[in-house]
Amino acid sequence: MSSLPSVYSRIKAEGESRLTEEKRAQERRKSAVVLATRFLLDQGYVESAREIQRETGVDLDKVDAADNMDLMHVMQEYEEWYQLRFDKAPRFTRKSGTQAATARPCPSSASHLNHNAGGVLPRLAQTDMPSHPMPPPPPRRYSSPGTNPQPALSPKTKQIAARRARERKGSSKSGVADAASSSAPDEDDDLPSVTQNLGAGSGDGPLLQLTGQAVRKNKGAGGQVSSSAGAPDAGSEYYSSQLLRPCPPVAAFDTERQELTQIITRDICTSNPGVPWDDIIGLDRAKSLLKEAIVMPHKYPQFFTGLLAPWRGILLFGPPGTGKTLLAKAVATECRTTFFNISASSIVSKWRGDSEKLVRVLFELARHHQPSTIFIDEMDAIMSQRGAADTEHEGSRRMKTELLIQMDGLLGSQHDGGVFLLAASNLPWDLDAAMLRRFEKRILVDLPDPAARTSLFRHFLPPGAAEPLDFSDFARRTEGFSGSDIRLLCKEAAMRPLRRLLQRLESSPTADCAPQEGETGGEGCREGIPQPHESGAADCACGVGLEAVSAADISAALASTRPASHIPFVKYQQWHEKHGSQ
Ligand SMILES: Nc1ncnc2c1ncn2[C@@H]1O[C@H](COP(=O)(O)OP(=O)(O)OP(=O)(O)O)[C@@H](O)[C@H]1O
Repeated sequence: MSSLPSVYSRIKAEGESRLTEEKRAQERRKSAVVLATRFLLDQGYVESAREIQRETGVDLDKVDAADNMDLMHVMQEYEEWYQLRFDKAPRFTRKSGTQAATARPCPSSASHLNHNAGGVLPRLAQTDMPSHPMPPPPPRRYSSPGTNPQPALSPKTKQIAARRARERKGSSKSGVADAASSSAPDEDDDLPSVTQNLGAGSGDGPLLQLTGQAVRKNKGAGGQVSSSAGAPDAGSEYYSSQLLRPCPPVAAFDTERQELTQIITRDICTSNPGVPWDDIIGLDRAKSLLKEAIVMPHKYPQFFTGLLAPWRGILLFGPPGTGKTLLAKAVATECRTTFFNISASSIVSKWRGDSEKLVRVLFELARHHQPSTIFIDEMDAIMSQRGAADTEHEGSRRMKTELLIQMDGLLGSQHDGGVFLLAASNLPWDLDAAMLRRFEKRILVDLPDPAARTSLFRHFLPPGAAEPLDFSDFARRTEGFSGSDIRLLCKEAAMRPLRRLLQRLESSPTADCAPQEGETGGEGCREGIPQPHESGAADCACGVGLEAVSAADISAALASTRPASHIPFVKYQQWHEKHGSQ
């Protein structure tokens, strides 16, 4: 039986350790608020940051995230530890609305903050919030993260983690060390200082002495972040989770600038255009150059430096309907950069006389949201050759000059490394020579060759033909057709069975022959081309049903369809030989 004093000291020790744990829990929560607020401010969510400060009483003028610490760092550290520990990446978020999500209590903000084993979270002294605009965030130094890994690691993991901790400590910068050493107990020395005191005499509040302890307890494995990450994101997932940063603040009196910013922000693609590279038939060279210029530098930035810096400007030129816009959509689908889809004619028509401001704001926003891709369709409409001073509108000259200046910025500055200009034109010979020089690659988007035309027929014609179709014969008969022409031809061919069906329906005396739901199209309908029934046969006793497209339908469509472009292709070839990239 233990003596009374030893029982007392055990109880006392337990009580102290519980108090310490509670204090740490409080500090952790406050640190989370500071890190989150700092993160929001750094990202430009000024209003949200201000609201959090108002609600929690946290004042970043008094206590801020430590120099080497931010939310991204904490998460990255956690990810690395988790990967090391469980050999898979943690998942930080999950779809809400599932049973699991609704089962979890979702407290109101106040009760959530107060819900802890240690009782109520003391509010910090409320100070006046800074008036708009918020002061710019101080420059951050991201030096050594210095997070202590969790307990319960395997010996091997412990070794690796210890080595990493030593390495970090060696490269640790003074900011953290100072903040930690002034207030931390010994045992916390190698734990991260998440927040730091700011200003003289501010070190007396509980929050202002925070040190370490960001991830003291190993709850990770069983916590909400325990499921493994799935396969790498597909382009569509990128769009579904794309978070546009708020635009840079514009002075309240500058309404014109606000309007311009709004106009351009509307042209940012935030939904997935849904065009994978494989949906583009042929055009292999254009595809590989675009991947090389936009997709790969984003994926493997370490290789695209110095002389190998990515291309900054590419011009796609060629006859109408050959897939230039489609290529841009594929870039937007796959590239994971912020994609600005700008129609040149809209710039010119809306802002005639003032378009240079729009151009300036466009590039500013692209830099703000970088990595980004600006796609300008109908480039010739905006950047035709500059005329003499007396024949050309002054506003138009100013806008062209601005675009040239901005292009120079892309080509010359490291700062703009994340902005890429993609332009398309049907009339490259009309483009201003100075602009042309600034496109590092000028790619001919060719008319499809016979093999590509065969594939286009296969791609567009609905499946389930009643007879075998000789696609290569159709390809032979469509020399000079663009992808768009072939699509229209296929649509015309597919319309013919539909017309026959409608004719029968209209002339039928009985009501029994009303078309069934889904007869003219439905799920398998491709780009507005009606689908036949799978059997290709009539659907009801009186012969009402959509027949399959036959060779005769295609021949008839061929007889009534002509290529849309009136510009001889040889003109593009000649221009390509003179100015195009080989
Ligand atoms: N290579 C291709 N592969 C698949 N579809 C194509 C191809 N080329 C054209 N098309 C079809 O033609 C349509 C029009 O193509 P797109 O708008 O990309 O042409 P464009 O070259 O941008 O024309 P314009 O110069 O007139 O703007 C596409 O939506 C697509 O259905």
